[in-house]
Amino acid sequence: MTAADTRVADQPPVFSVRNLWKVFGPRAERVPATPELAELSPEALRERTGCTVGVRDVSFDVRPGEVFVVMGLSGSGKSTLVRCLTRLIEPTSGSIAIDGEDVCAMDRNALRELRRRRAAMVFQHFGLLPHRTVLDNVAYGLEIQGVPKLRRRAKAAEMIEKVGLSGMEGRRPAQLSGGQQQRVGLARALAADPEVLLFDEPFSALDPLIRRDMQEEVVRLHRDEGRTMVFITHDLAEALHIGDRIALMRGGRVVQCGTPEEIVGSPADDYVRDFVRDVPREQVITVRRAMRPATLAEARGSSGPTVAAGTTVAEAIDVVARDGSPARVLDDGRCVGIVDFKCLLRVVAGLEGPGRLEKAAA
Ligand SMILES: Nc1ncnc2c1ncn2[C@@H]1O[C@H](COP(=O)(O)OP(=O)(O)OP(=O)(O)O)[C@@H](O)[C@H]1O
Repeated sequence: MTAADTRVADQPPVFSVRNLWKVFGPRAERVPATPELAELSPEALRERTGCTVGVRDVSFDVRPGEVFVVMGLSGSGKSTLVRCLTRLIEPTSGSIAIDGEDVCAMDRNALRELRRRRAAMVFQHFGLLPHRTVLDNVAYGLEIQGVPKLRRRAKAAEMIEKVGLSGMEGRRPAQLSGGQQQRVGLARALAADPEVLLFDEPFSALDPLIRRDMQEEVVRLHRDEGRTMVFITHDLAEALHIGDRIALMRGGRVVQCGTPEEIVGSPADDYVRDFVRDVPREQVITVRRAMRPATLAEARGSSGPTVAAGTTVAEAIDVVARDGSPARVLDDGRCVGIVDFKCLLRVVAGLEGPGRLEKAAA
């Protein structure tokens, strides 16, 4: 963890979720309350009670300024979980807080305020109003908040510029590509200036090139504004690309929650290991994990290349290969280790980390 990571981790969470359950079906609340039922397999539970578990005993925090990705295969519970955060779906049990405030205790007005101003959702189907222009679509959220016309139009124009749609203010949604429509949806959500943006698979209907473009847009917005984002996807590459941390779901549970590097480098179980098997490790693992301790002479030396501790192994390979000598790994200007050909190649071969080499040799 870098000093900056520690600072973020120390701040109070934006969302704090504890032991959250969502069970669909008759008398759903008895399922989490009855250990015997809670432990049944999905099939047995359905047979005995007619209930389906969408989210099963999930706990996590979303920290200020991070992109928190909820990832998993179809049916794993992603949408249910994220909809519970603002009670678009009513949780069955457990607790949810936003900035320390109990979401489950909010009345209708507070919930409306929560969804409009504090945690705005960007859906895959962006729900644009077909007869309105781009400008009016973006301004719509502000209109229902009662913001005066001139002010909301100025704000909308600013957001349109931010998402790269300048010049298209007067078009109608039908005159835009899918990617451009998604940008309008994004600008509309941003116009309300919410503390958190919740994205429900926003790019899954887009073709791969436009999808990549939109991912870059999210990364850029996040970098420029530091806005907290919760992002649902079933696409591992997308999760690894944009996520600061990823919660990987299976059967309603979070099976692992961690940075892309933790998920790829230290999978919690065989399911996660299988899930990340084809990921190009060198693009995710950083030199902090790959490095070996520096000798005294190396730590004191000042010759040869250097890389920052957050550099990926792929980038470090480039540096070390060009220079031909090991690189010193620097954190806050201090040498914390060395990466040479051997330790970099061990990552590519999937052998880094304690015991991996021995296991492979066995
Ligand atoms: N209204 C509902 N009634 C009954 N079961 C539901 C309901 N909504 C979702 N489920 C079930 O809850 C589980 C989780 O569904 P959810 O839609 O959250 O998954 P997901 O990971 O978002 O899937 P996808 O990627 O396909 O959207 C599934 O088994 C689903 O069938």
